[in-house]
Amino acid sequence: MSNTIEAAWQAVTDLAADPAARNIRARFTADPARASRWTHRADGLVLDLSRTSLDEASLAALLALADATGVFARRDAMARGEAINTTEARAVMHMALRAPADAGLRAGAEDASATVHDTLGLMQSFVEALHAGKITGSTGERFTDVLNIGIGGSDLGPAMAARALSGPHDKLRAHFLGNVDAHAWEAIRPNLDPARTLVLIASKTFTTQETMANARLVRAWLADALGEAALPRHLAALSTNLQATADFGIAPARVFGFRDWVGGRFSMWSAIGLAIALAQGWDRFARLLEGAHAMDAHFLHAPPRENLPLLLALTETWHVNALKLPTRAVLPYDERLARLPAHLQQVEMESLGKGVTLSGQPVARATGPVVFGEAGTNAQHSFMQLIHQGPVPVPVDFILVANPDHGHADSHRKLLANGLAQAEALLVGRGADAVATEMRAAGIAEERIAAVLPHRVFTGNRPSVTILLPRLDPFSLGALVALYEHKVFCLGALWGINAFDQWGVELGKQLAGPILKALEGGAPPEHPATAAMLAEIEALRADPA
Ligand SMILES: O=P(O)(O)OC[C@H]1O[C@H](O)[C@H](O)[C@@H](O)[C@@H]1O
Repeated sequence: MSNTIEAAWQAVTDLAADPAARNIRARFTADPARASRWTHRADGLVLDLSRTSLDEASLAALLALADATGVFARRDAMARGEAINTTEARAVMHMALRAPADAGLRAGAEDASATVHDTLGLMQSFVEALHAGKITGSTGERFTDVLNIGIGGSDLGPAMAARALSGPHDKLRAHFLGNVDAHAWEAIRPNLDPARTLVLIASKTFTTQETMANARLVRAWLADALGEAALPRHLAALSTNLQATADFGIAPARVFGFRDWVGGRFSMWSAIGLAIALAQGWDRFARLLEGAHAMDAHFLHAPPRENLPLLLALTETWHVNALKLPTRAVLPYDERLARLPAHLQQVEMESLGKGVTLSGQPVARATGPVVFGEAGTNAQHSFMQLIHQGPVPVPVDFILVANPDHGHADSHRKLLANGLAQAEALLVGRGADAVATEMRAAGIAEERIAAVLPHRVFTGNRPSVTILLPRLDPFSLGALVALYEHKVFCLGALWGINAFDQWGVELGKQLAGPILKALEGGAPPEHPATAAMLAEIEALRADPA
């Protein structure tokens, strides 16, 4: 790593040595206009960074770090279609998926914009013909349900978005089958009528074990109910692997493709998003893409100090590397965003969970934090205890939505009040004096107060950022997800790692092969721990006879 970069890191971490770097309350005392000064806007989204300990000095040091590590130069290389995913020798062009047809974006030698819009055209025709009843099931009945079979990036993004945008306007019911655990299929199956179900097999590689196993299960279910001849009317594939989709028996006209320059976790905007378009209608899917494109334009053109993805990434760097906080919670105060934490877990942890730099050297500092989350207010009644009083602060992303899509104004006020209160409680805390006064006022004996007081104190000064959406509509959701995608890009550049490969998922897949053979009656597994547990499993398995 160059001396300039090391010096920039040193400048950031030096600032964190000052106890003031942990005193968020003092930042508000020092600057009465802090709330507005640290609030930024783009594409209808509001990003409030005021409840972190960032100040002018730390922001300046972080911006210098972004400069030294060439974050924007790498961003521009990505936009030019260079093969910045070096370990897989691939371009990273998810921005092309939501750019207009005349954007002229290239992935190496390929006209990426043309490829994308060819597929979008096919998807739109398919979706509109299906909604118009021109494409039906084999019995002539209209489709009422779409089942997306896929896992990881071929499941989480579409499932998250379909749930987030679901409402009375839905054109089809969308179901998502990911886990190879057939309990998942058995839970979905009773809700489906094969004659009215369209099945999408979503897999970038079309080799993923779980997806192919589920695809065979569901194909057999369709064939049993409707006959083999009905299958072409009920199946479609979303994949980069046209040979494998043909081998599976999917007609070429029912294959919606994309390219290897779309990473799985960034693919909900591609053919992988077909379930969203089928459930929501084409116009709403197009608005989702527009929202993401608007955030792309902001990311590409806004100056560093106003660039939301960069600011969010620098905040994370401050928390992870300067303040040494190894986790982060994502709390959407909107039940419809309940699957957002799961989607972000893949986008962030699969991208940033790396131990070596681009040049293959061990990283010098922490990379991606552990991300977890849950919809508020539910989260408040489970893990928030640790976030309020555990010894290691957990930075929180609060995601609030100003306008609900229901008529229950009182419920929405309560939801917002809780989200705002959590952020305030983390910041202001409650000191011993205030707790004692409150307990005395409640008539509690001094002896009892002394015993319980330490347990009731909140240190405060716990960081959070708040992202506010005007409404959870397709445009805002697109912008929100793209904001996180670009934050991840910036962090990859800051840390000098490849955020676009995922070699870490391979070993377990490989080892599952021989273990599966052992479960099928072959030679026992080589490793004694696996062999011993397999023996325990075998002993507990009921004899089917
Ligand atoms: O879309 P597929 O090729 O079936 O891949 C599905 C998922 O599995 C892999 O193991 C990767 O970890 C994910 O990045 C990917 O999204």
